[in-house]
Amino acid sequence: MAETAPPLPSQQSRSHPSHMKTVKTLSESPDLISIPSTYIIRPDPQEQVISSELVSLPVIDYSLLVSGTPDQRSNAIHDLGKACQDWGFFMVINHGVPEGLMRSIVDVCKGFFDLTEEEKQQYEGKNVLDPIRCGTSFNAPAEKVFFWKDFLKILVNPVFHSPTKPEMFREISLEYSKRVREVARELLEGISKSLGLEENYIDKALDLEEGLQVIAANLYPPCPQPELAIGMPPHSDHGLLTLLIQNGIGGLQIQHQGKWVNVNAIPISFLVNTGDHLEILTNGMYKSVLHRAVVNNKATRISIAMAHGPSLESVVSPSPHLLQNHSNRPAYTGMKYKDYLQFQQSNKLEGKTCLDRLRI
Ligand SMILES: O=C(O)CCC(=O)C(=O)O
Ligand SMILES: [Fe+2]
Repeated sequence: MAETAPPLPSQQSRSHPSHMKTVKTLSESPDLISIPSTYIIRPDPQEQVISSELVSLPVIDYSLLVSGTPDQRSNAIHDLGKACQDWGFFMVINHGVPEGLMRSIVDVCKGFFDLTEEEKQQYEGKNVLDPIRCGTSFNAPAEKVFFWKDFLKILVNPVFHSPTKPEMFREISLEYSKRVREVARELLEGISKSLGLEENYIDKALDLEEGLQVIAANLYPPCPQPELAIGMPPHSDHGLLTLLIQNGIGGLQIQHQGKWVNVNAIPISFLVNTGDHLEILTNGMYKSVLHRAVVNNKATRISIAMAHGPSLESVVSPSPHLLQNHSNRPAYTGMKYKDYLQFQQSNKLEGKTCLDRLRI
């Protein structure tokens, strides 16, 4: 990973203090007993949410995948393929990323959100490909209803970026990014094999050495009316795999067979979901999973989602090898990853509407 000099503060944003209030600031106002109407969603009264104790979420033992006996490895690859096909979601245990590093990345991201509004203002970017960007909701100008979250997004590969504050952010995020990227690439090797392809097929086809890796830190402050607000609405992620951790507070739900399932995370595991570009590449065999984040009225939740995608210049279309092996026609048109990102981020975050535009 190449490193860059820290970005210079933007003079322009400093002279424009009229930015939108963060949810953190809003939730800290002592007289907040109900949420502003701009945050109210209309929940579906028919909707069922299933506790994850009632279903068994797939678990992948990473140590068996990378250093098990040949039998253990092939079982792990089989389980990985099944998790991608049936769920688009799995938890990864025994991944080797130190627990202390996972705690540290959560701590420094919290430290970033705790900076003063003035300190954060220089990073109030607008474009999805701005190297460092913080803000509130998702894409506030395109939204009628705002989401109960603040965010920080940083591009960390192929070029590494970091804010200059808080202290140690750069060192910790650099180390965390490298370690998680290694895990993601190994998982993608297993996924390639589960599809009957060479293990480095996805790595080569989508140029993962130059692959886009983004840290998305989400802050969900306590919400006085959690049932009326949403931290993040139902959506699928762009890219291939997202590896998420949280500060011990739950809130992630995934959709499975038309119902929402609460994810009760195994401590120190990665919560992994498949993205739109894996769906395109596999011609729909491994579909990206719909997920959302709900909020609570007790504690601040922090989640750190690390998204891994193709290189920005890769044009992603259904793999010719898979089409041939399964005698299928392509079900999606190809699109450059960079263009897909611009397209998704300039629209409202809503289900899989972006991917739907590529279906043939
Ligand atoms: O906070 C969560 O659990 C979900 C976050 C998420 O889906 C995202 O950042 O794309
Ligand atoms: Fe997501």
